[in-house]
Amino acid sequence: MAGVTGRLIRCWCRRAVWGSLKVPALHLHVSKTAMEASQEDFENAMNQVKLLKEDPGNEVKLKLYALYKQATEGSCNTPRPGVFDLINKAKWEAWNALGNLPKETARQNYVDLVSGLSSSSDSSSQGKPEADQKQAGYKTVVMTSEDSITKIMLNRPAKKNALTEQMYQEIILALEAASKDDSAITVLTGNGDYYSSGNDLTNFTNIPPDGVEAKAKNSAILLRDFVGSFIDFPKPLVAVVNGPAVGISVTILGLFDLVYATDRATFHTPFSHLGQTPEGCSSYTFPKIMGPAKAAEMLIFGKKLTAGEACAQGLVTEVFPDSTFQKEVWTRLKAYSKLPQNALRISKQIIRSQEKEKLHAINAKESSILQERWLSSECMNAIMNFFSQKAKL
Ligand SMILES: CCCCC/C=C/C(=O)SCCNC(=O)CCNC(=O)[C@H](O)C(C)(C)COP(=O)(O)OP(=O)(O)OC[C@H]1O[C@@H](n2cnc3c(N)ncnc32)[C@H](O)[C@@H]1OP(=O)(O)O
Repeated sequence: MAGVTGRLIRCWCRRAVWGSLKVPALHLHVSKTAMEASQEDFENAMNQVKLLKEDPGNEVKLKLYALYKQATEGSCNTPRPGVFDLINKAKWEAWNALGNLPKETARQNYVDLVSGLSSSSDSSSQGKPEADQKQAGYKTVVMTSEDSITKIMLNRPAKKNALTEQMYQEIILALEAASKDDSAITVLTGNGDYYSSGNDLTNFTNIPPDGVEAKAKNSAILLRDFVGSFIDFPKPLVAVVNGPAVGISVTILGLFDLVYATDRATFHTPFSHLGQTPEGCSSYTFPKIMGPAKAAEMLIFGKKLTAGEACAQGLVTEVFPDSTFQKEVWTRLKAYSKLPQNALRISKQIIRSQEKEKLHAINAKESSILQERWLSSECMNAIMNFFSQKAKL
């Protein structure tokens, strides 16, 4: 029974979830008489959508859908789809949220939204070969070196530093480069008010032609490689947690040597809420760090910890007042970076070597369990819910 249900769910996911959230312009047509002055712009915008080089993600597609419907049909007056009709419910909610927005305004907003998407799509693919882009630098992180400290800063502040696939790849590359440079210490931090909101949930909405199973498999490989690069990192690794942290950005903290946090930071692993399971070796490191009961409260039940609580439980090394956080932390790190480099590195490696193989085995197991979880209806529904809630705003 479970097997049949699983197959039905997978089939439903492939056809209903990923298949039907197409950008409206791709499968709807506008009646010429419905448009007035900006008819031409509107039609051009619909054509531009077809030419986008990057999938804009379900959230944007829902916005486009809603604006299209409002522009062409006016306010939503169709019945709300049933509770299990997730896709049509999300679309209906996005449209309904536009209320009495005039058709002309909706048309203009559609044109503006597409114009923004087109320019960011153009600027993100300026025709350079991939190898050149890597050499030219990183797009989602900023890597700098000063005072024998290499800093890797997550740089998507508008999206709370949610981790895209490109970002995972760039962090892997940045860690590899940092492991070979002449710095003593490597720091991971975030730009803006968040440290990181964890995995970018749109990662699961861009399904390649080979289907959802292939997507889950590739994501599990990416996850294993990403976590593996933290397990193997040979120098002292410090997290400067400048704000709230969610999901994988919390779990990998168990693999850092120091975790300094602002008192504004929170630590949240809502895996069960998302139909997912722990990763980042946290199924092993968290019980070891904070004891099984506290680890269960975080990893199974999704309890969010304050910085003070995370420090009391051993996940965070020290908490600083937000007003002096950067100054105090960097002063401390600069002093540490003057210590003899080889001693720092060898000490780190002795500690890690005690359980490196075990950590790799745990990482592989967690990644393979998640590969299955990502195909579950629990997980799909949770991700759809996140985006349909957003579409209501
Ligand atoms: C392939 C390897 C997979 C590894 C497995 C990893 C698992 C995890 O990490 S599980 C954790 C996943 N993360 C989440 O569930 C967090 C989702 N985000 C939120 O709950 C909220 O956005 C928030 C609490 C982090 C912040 O809320 P708020 O202050 O209200 O800000 P907004 O929600 O308006 O966010 C601004 C902007 O950023 C987008 N965004 C934020 N986080 C994510 C995310 N994780 N994925 C995708 N998008 C995210 C949000 O949608 C807003 O976008 P716009 O509406 O376009 O401005």
